[in-house]
Amino acid sequence: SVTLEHGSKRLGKRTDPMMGVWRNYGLGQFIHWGLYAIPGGHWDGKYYSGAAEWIRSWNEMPKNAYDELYKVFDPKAYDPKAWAKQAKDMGAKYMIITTKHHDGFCLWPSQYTDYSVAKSPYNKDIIGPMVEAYDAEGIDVYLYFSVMDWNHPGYRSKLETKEDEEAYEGFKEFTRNQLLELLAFYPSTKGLWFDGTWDQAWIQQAAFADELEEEMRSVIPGLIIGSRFRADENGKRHFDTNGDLMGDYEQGWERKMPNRIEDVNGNDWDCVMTVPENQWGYHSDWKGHVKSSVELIEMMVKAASLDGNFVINFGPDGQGNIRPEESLIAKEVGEWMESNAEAVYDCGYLDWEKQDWGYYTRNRKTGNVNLVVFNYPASGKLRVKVPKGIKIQGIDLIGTNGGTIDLEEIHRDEYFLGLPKGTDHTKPVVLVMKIVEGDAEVQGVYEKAK
Ligand SMILES: COc1ccc([C@@H]2N[C@@H](C)[C@@H](O)[C@H]2O)cc1
Repeated sequence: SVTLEHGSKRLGKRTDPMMGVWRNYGLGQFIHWGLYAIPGGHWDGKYYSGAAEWIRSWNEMPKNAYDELYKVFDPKAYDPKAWAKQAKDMGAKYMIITTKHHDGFCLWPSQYTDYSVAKSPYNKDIIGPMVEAYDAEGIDVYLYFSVMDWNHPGYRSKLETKEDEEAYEGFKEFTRNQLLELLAFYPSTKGLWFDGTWDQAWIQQAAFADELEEEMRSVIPGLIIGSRFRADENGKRHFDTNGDLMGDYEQGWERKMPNRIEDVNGNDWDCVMTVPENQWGYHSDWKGHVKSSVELIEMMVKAASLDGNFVINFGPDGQGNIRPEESLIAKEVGEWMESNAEAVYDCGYLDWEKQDWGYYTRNRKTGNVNLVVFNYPASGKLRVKVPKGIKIQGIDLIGTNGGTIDLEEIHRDEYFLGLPKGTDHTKPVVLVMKIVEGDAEVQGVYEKAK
C-alpha cells in the first residue's frame, strides 16, 4: 500500500459505543423535503420524468422560476411531531433529513446565505423542531448535506480558470461555515450524510476536506460521517488509493443492495431506498414500480443479514403532508416490526450457508439465530444445515416458546424444521433458534430440542 496524507484514517470498523449504536439501528427513515416538493415533478402542465428533487435541472423548467419558489414556501401542514410519531410507529431508529439539497435552499435559518427558510413566507426554522420531535421519540437524527450547491455563486463543478479557483475558495469557506453552523445549531445530531461530492472541483480538495472532517469530529466527538464526504489526494472516493474505507461507513448502496457478505468488504454500511423506483423528493404522480411493504421488509432483513442498515425514504409534499402511499408503508412495516423487530434490531451477519427460504440474522445481544422466511417452502419444512460444533437448544416462532416447531434431523448437522399448521405466510415468518456454540463432539450426541 502507499502512504497517504488524506486517505482513510482507520483500518477496520469503528469500535466505539456511538458506532455500536449505529450498527444496531437496523431501520432508518430518510426525509427529502425542500422547494422541489412545491412543483412535485410538474411544471407549466408538463410532467417531469426525472427525480423530482432534480427538477431545477430540467430544461422545461426555467431556472429563475425554480429560484423564485422560496417566495411561496409556507408549509401549513408541517407537523414534525406527527412525522416523528409515524417514524416511531414504523420502527425507525434513526432519521436522515435533507438540511440542504443540491438546489442550495436551506431548511434552517443559515447566517451564510439568504436562500433559506428565513427569507420565505414560512420564516421559521424547519430543522430545529424536527430534531426536537425526533429526539423526543428516541430516534437519532442525522443531517443530510449536499456539498454541490446550485445557488451559491462560488460553486463550480470543475476549476478551469483563475477566477474559478478564487470563487471556489469562497465556496469552500461557505461550506465549512454552514457545516459548523449546523453542528452548533443542532448539537444532538449523531452524524452527517453527505451527498453532491462527485464534482472534480470538490474531489481536488483532499487536504481541505480532510481538515474539515477532523474539525467536525472535534466539534461533536463520536460524530458519524460516511464514505461520501471526501476524496483522498489521488481523487479516490469511498475507498482510498489503498482500497481502505473513507469515513465510518460505506454509503455506496443507494437504491441498490449488496448480495453477499463479500460485497460489503467487512465495512459498516447503509442502504438508502426509494419507495417508487427513483423519486426522493415529492413527485405528485409516481410512475413505474412502487415497492410494497413486504418488498421493503425483505430488503431491510437482507441488509441486517449482511451487517448493514436499511433506510426507507419519505418525500413530504409542498404543504408538509406525508403522502398516503408512504403512510401506508410506515403502518405496514411498523405492524411487522411490532412482533418481529428482534430479528432486525441489534442483528447482523451469521456465517451459515444461505438458504433459499430467506435470511439468517444473528442477534448480537441475545446470540439467538433468527430465520426470516420470505420464500415459504412448498413442503412447509425449512431445511437448515448448522455448522459442525453447533447445538440447537430450541426453536420457536418468534414471540412464542415451548417448542412449537417440529424438528427432524435428516442428516448429521442438517434438519427439517416444520412450521406450525396454519402459519400465515403472506407476511415473512420468523423463527428464533437458540444455539450453543462450541465443540459438539465434547457434548456427545445432540439432544433434540424440547
Ligand atoms: C445519478 O446521480 C445522482 C445524483 C444525486 C442523487 C441524490 N442522492 C440521493 C440520496 C438523492 O438525494 C438524490 O437526489 C442521486 C443520483
